Amino acid sequence: MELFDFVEIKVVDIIDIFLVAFLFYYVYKLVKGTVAINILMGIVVIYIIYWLTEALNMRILSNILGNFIGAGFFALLVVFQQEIRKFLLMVGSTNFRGKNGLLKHFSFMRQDTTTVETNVDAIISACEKMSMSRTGALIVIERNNSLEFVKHTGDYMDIEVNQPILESIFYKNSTLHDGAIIIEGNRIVATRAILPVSNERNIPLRFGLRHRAAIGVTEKTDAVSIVVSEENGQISYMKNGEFVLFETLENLKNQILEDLS
Ligand SMILES: Nc1ncnc2c1ncn2[C@@H]1O[C@H](COP(=O)(O)OP(=O)(O)OP(=O)(O)O)[C@@H](O)[C@H]1O
Repeated sequence: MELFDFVEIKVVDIIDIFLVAFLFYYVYKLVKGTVAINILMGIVVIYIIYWLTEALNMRILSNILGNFIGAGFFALLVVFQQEIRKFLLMVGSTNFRGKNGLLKHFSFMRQDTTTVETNVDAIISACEKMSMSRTGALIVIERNNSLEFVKHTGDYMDIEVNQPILESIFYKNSTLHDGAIIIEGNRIVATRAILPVSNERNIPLRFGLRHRAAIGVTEKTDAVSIVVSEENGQISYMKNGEFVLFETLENLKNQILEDLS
C-alpha cells in the first residue's frame, strides 16, 4: 500500500489551494506594516487556542471561544473596513484590467468607456519643470471609479491637459494652486479639490498632508495620483493606497500609461 494512497487530489483542490494562497497574500499585503497586523495576529492566536481547546475537549473554554469567534466575524468587518475596501478595490480594478486584462472581455462591467487618452507626456514634463522650480503639485487621474465626490469639493473646470496649463495652475501665486486637480481622459475637470487624507500609519513622517491626500484618494478609489513636493521637488506616484517606486521619469511615464490603458 502506498503511503499517500488515501490522499486524492483533484484539479479543483489545486485551484482551491492557489486561491487561498492568493487570498492570504493579498491580506498580508494589505495589513503589512499597519496596526491591523497586530489584530490579525491576535485573531490567529485566539483561533489556535480555540482549536486546541476543541482538540483537548475543554468544553467550557472552547464554548466561550467558539461564541467569541462566531460573533467576531461581524466585528472583523467593522475593524477591517478600510482593508476590506482596499482589497475589493484592488481585486476589482488593478489586476484584471490592462490591455490583456480579463475585464477587457467583459466591457459591460466597466462604468467608463473613455477613449480619449490622457496626455501623460505633458503631465510628466510639467512635473519635471515644477520639480526643478520646487512648485508643489497634486494631480489625480480618474480611472474607472467616479471622482464626483472629490470634484465637487473644488471648482469645476473643463480644460485640455497640456504642460503650460498644468504649470500655470500650480504656479505659487495662482489662485488655483491649492489642493488637487482632477483629470478625466484628457481634460482637467476640477481644480482646488480637497481629497480624503489617508490615516495609514506606515507613511513616513516626512510626508505631509499633500502626500497623505494623494494616498487617500487612491485608497478610496482606483484613481492614480502624482505629487510634486514643494519642499524638495521630489515626484511621487501613488496607486492603490501605496507609493509606486520608479527610477526615471521615462519609467514613470510608462507606468502611468500602463495603468491608464
Ligand atoms: N486633503 C487635501 N486635499 C488636497 N490638497 C491638500 C490636502 N491637504 C493638503 N493639500 C495641499 O498640500 C499643500 C501642502 O501641504 P503639506 O505641506 O502638508 O504637504 P507635504 O506632503 O509636506 O508636501 P510638500 O512636500 O509639497 O510640502 C497644501 O497647501 C494643499 O495645497
